[in-house]
Amino acid sequence: MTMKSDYTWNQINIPLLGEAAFFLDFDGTLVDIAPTPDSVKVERGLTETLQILRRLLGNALAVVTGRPIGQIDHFLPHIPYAVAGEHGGALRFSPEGPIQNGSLPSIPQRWLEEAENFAQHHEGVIVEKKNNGFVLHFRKVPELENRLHKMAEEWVGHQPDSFELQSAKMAWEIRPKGVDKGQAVYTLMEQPPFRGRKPVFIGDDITDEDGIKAAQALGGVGYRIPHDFPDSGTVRVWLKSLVEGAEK
Ligand SMILES: O=P(O)(O)OC[C@H]1O[C@H](O[C@H]2O[C@H](CO)[C@@H](O)[C@H](O)[C@H]2O)[C@H](O)[C@@H](O)[C@@H]1O
Repeated sequence: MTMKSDYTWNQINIPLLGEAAFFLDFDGTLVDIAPTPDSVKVERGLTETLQILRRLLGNALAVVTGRPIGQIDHFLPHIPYAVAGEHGGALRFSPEGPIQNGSLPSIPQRWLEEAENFAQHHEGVIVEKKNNGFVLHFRKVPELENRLHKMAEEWVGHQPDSFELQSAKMAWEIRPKGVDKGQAVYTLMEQPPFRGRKPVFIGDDITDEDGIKAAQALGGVGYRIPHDFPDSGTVRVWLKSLVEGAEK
C-alpha cells in the first residue's frame, strides 16, 4: 500500500526520540493485512528502518502483537528489543531473555479439536493455535462468520471466568481473560530500557486501544489507523522519515 498523496502527518506529535519508547503493533500496522496469517510480507527497507529506530531510541523498541512471540522472531528477526505476544499474555523483556507466560489457563483440548474438525470440513477456515488460545479465521469464507461466532461463544460460555471471545479482523479469537496490550505497556515501561521514557503506541485494531490508553496514561501518545494514519503503508513511510530526519 502506498501513502495517500493528500496525507500529511502534522497532527502526529511524538516526544524526542532520545526520550521516547516505541510500542508498535505488527499486523495492519508494520505490515499490510494479507489473506492468511502466514502470507504477510515484511516490506523491503522496514527492517533497516526499525534497526535504526531502535538505536535512536536507545533500544526502547517493542512489538506488541496478538501473535505468539515466535512469529515476530520469524518475520522481524532480532529487530525489536522486547516483544509482547498474544495480546500481552507472553512477554520477552530483552532479545536473549526468556518468554514469560504468567499463569494463564490452557485451552480445553475439546474446543481445539472441534475447531479443527470444523475447519477440515469447511475449506477456507483457518485455525491458528496460540499457547493459551486460538483464532478462527474466516477471511476466505466470510459467510461462515456467524456460525463460527456461535461455536466460539458456546465454548467460552462454559468457562467465562477464564476465557473471552475477541472480535478480530475477519476472525474470532478465544483468549485468556484479563490480558491486554495495555498491561503489556505498563509492565514493559517498568523495566529498562523503557523506564523513564515517554511511550508512543501505534496500532490499527480494537485490541490496540488498550495500548494507546496506557501510553497516554503514562504521559506518552498513542495513534491508531485509520484515525491518525490512513494505513500501514503510511506508518512505514512515517517511520522512515523519522529515522532519516534524526540522522541528518
Ligand atoms: O496485534 P496484531 O499484531 O495486529 O495481530 C492481530 C492478529 O493478526 C493476525 O491476524 C490478522 O492478520 C492476518 C494477516 O494479515 C489476516 O490474514 C487475518 O485475517 C487478521 O485477523 C494474526 O494471525 C493473529 O494471530 C493476531 O492476533
